[in-house]
Amino acid sequence: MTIKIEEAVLDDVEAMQAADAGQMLRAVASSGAQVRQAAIAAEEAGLARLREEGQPRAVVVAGMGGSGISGDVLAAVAGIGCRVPVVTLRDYTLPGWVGPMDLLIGVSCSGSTEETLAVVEEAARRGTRLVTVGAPKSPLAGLSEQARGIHVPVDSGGRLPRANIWALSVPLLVAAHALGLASVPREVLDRTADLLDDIAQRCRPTSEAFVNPAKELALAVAGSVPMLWGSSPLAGVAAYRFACQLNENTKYPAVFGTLPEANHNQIMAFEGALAASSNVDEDLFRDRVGDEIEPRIRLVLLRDTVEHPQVTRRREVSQELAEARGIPVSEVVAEGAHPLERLASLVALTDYASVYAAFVLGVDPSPVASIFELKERIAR
Ligand SMILES: O=P(O)(O)OC[C@H]1O[C@@H](O)[C@@H](O)[C@@H](O)[C@@H]1O
Repeated sequence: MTIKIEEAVLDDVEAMQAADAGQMLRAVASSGAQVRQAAIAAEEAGLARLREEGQPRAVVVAGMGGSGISGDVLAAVAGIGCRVPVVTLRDYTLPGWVGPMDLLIGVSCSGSTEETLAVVEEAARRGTRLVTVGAPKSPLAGLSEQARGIHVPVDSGGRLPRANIWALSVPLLVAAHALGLASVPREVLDRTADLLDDIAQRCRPTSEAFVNPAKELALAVAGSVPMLWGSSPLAGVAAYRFACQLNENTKYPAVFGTLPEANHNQIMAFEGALAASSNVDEDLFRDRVGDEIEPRIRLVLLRDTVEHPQVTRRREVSQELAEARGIPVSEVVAEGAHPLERLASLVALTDYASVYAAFVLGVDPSPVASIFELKERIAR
């Protein structure tokens, strides 16, 4: 199998704009503005009120796809030191242990995703404390109102759910700050918004591939089998996000993992059939599988600046092992000091890379026809 790579499109801004019918580039550029607007929306919705009832026993974030990732963002920013478990639920069913002592945050950009609505309904029946984040006047907003929850309305600005990651995640961070579960004061949100703007400037379409880290990563990933590894739990969230963005924006498969766990399983792919210099007998492989063995693995390391010392060694040795087996390695290093800045910096660059990779492979990043077809067919 050979994949057609249209490298030149990245040097031609007009061609990119033509390929970007759904304006995904404009949507990813809005990240900084999303943080600022969501900080205001969260404040206006009265999330500070959460403080009155004290800390919950656990926080459960219910959401799917580009909305569900907000739960992972919250867990990453609250960090390993958080005294309360933060769980992301991507399903129809609320676990049996969730009850009135817990806080359920239902997140849905459209406010009408069936899995999320089912969980919010069940939580309301159990008397769980409720916050919802999503479209105003939506079924989700209605459920929240009935159950006397706090609804944070999200102005999607016409953007798709996955292009609203900060509009959807920031209200959760504001809630966690109010509850004393994470430290995300306004200064941190402002600093993060500035960093996102700065990265958008560096990754902008008019900045050419040789100085544009997102275009460089897109060219590296397109045509390979990307294995995306985060070097901390926080960077693991960015690896998962990058994989999802490659799936939805680039219509492309990706493998994601987090160190140290990926060293206990995924690393074995370095010596398999999709590695450049594998132990596999290529004649035998061709006999059985057919054509030439392409594409090949590329390892993408998403590096956090705060790593367990043993994970630093694991990352370095993983890179050496990969390169010794002819597997190319790309690296993205987190920026900023606060966990939110570090995570946002990784997400911003890789979001751009997924969009550029779509152009390189000749696809429009916005439409997700198969997702819609599936939803339609199960609704009948
Ligand atoms: O964010 P809501 O509207 O709940 O949608 C949840 C998810 O639905 C999926 O089918 C996709 O469209 C995702 O991009 C989206 O994030």
